[in-house]
Formats: sequence, C-alpha cells, structure tokens
Amino acid sequence: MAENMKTLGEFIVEKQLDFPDASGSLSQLLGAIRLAAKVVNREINKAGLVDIIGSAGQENVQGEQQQKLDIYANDKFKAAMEARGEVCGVASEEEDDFVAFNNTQSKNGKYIVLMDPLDGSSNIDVNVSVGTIFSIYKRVSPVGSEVTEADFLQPGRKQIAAGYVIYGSSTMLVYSTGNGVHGFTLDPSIGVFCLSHQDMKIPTDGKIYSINEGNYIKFPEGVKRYIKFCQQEAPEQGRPYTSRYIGSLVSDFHRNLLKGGIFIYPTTASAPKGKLRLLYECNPMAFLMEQAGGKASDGFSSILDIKPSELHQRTSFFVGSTNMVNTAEAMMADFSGPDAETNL
Ligand SMILES: O=P(O)(O)OC[C@H]1O[C@](O)(COP(=O)(O)O)[C@@H](O)[C@@H]1O
Repeated sequence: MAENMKTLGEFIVEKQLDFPDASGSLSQLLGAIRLAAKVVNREINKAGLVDIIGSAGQENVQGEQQQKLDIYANDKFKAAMEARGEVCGVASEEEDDFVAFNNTQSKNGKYIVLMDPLDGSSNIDVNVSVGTIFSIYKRVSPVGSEVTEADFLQPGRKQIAAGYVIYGSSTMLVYSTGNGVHGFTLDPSIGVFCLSHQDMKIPTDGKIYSINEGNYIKFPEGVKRYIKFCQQEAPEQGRPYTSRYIGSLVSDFHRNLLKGGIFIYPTTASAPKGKLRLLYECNPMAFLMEQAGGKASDGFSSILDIKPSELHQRTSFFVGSTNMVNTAEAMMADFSGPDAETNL
C-alpha cells in the first residue's frame, strides 16, 4: 500500500512544513522518542533471554515495585531526550521529582516531557503487550532559566503533542501534534516506523467495555449501573457488549481506538482518587482520544481541563467512543454525583 512507503521521519518533516515558522525542534524531539522506542522494543523482544525480566528490587515514589524494564525504558527515553537539547526537563512515573537537564543546550530547550516509560508493568513477565506513554508541553518558565514544577503542572489542554508506543504483536508508535492521530508500524526487517494508520478516528459507538471487574464491589454506584447496562440484553442496541481487559492501559486504549469501545478505571474504595496518573497516563491518552473524535473524562468532566496540583496525582478515567462515555457519565451523574441520593 502506497502510504506504507512513508516513514515516520518523513511524515514528521512533511507535517513541519505545514508551519512555515516551525523551528524543527519538535521534530527533533519526536525523533528522539522514535529512537528510544526502537531501543526499548529491542530489549522487550528478547526479554525472556536476557536478565531484564522481573523486579528491580526497589519501589518508585508511588510505592510500586519497579520492574527492571521500567528502569531500562526510563533511562533510554531520558538519555535520548537529553541528547537532543530540545527538552529542558522530564517528569516520569519512575522518578520521584522532575529531572532538569543541565547541559547548556538543554537549558535552552523550550519543551518539557512527561512520560510513563513502561506502561502495563504487571504484564511484562507474562509476554502480554505493554507500552510507553508521552506528553509534550512548551515550558512556561523563560528559556534558559531554571525549570520549575509549574512547567509540568499544566492542564492537559495545553499539550503540544502526545502519543504512545505499543510493544505488541507488532510495535506501533501513535501520536498527535493536534492535527489528527497517526499510527506507524515498526518494520523490524529495516528498523523503520512506516505509516500504517493515517488520521485514526474512533467510532462514535462501540460494543466493547473494558474495566477490571475484579474490583466490582468497590466501584461507585454509577459504574456498577453502567456495567449492568453493558451486560443487558438489548439486541437492537447491540447489547450485551463484549468485555475485554488486557490490564495495560496502552493496549486496552489502542484496541478501543481501532474498534470503538470504552475503557474505565474508576475510583474504588481502595483507590479513592483512582489508580491512573493524570499527567503521564490520562492527559496524553485524553489528548489523543479527543483528536480521534472520542471523549475522555473523570466521570463528570473533561480530563484535559483538570488543573494539576501534583506530579503523580491520580484520577478516575472514562475514555473512548463519545456515545459510550456520555452514557457512563449520565449514570455517574444519576448515581454517584451530588444528587445521587434522590436516585438510589
Ligand atoms: O491491575 P489493575 O488494577 O487492573 O491496573 C491495570 C492498570 O494499571 C496500569 O498497569 C498502570 O500502569 P503502570 O504499569 O505503568 O504502573 C495500566 O497500564 C493498567 O490499565
């Protein structure tokens, strides 16, 4: 197919030409992510053969056991971005605090990056697809000055670009700079990402719901009602829907993006603020989903309008086909919102 004969590098440059005053620094940054993705992909593909599986024997700031691949991916993406000079600092799931790059070039970098270097860690050792998630902003502090926490605590709507890499049956890089969502598949025989999914759009309706039902009893009433709605017999509306849950956000998101569907990670009794992290999991996925014609909320309002207050803050996450998210939100409003009492 003709479009396959276009590489990610060529596509990035082509898109840059749409902006005559573009400096090329975002293209450079995307190039860094492309390189790090290939290096991490190589390690993941041979994970069972080299000493990179299993725990690294230490915890991250969120008290989660860090996997060796978490640290490996974190180091590779950080190194690739520091080497380019376009990025003045990064924040990562695997770093307690943000990391400012102090080499002269980076100090003059105008971008900051937030990332989940290895998403779906619980699936690494069992050969189930995992991913990398990234979110890019322009810094708010003056170029050349010290990077500040304010550079990272920007609402998702301010993102310049976002994307993910999925290390699955094939490896893909999917990203958006605010002009549609485009997917590139890595051709391992030539080591190049080739355009395979241009201008991805999610169907407004789907037949897949994705949630860890193992937590059912701890879910808010609105979510319990929505799950029942998905499971009810209503053939004229295509219900019951199918339940699919991989347990890697990137993989569950990617499937729904292609087929239509909804992914929900709500608050639970044991995670009253939700589990997923706003800045480097939910904001980038919400940016992509809105660019693909879908919707992303915390069950009540848009994820992209949340004003962050902490680097590793968590949120509940409802993302996918617009009609499905609208229905779930309506049930949250009725049964878990401020007027829930009157409806129960
Ligand atoms: O095992 P649970 O509670 O269903 O959580 C699965 C979710 O947690 C995550 O694994 C969190 O991500 P990390 O692996 O990066 O910590 C998501 O990818 C996934 O959607």
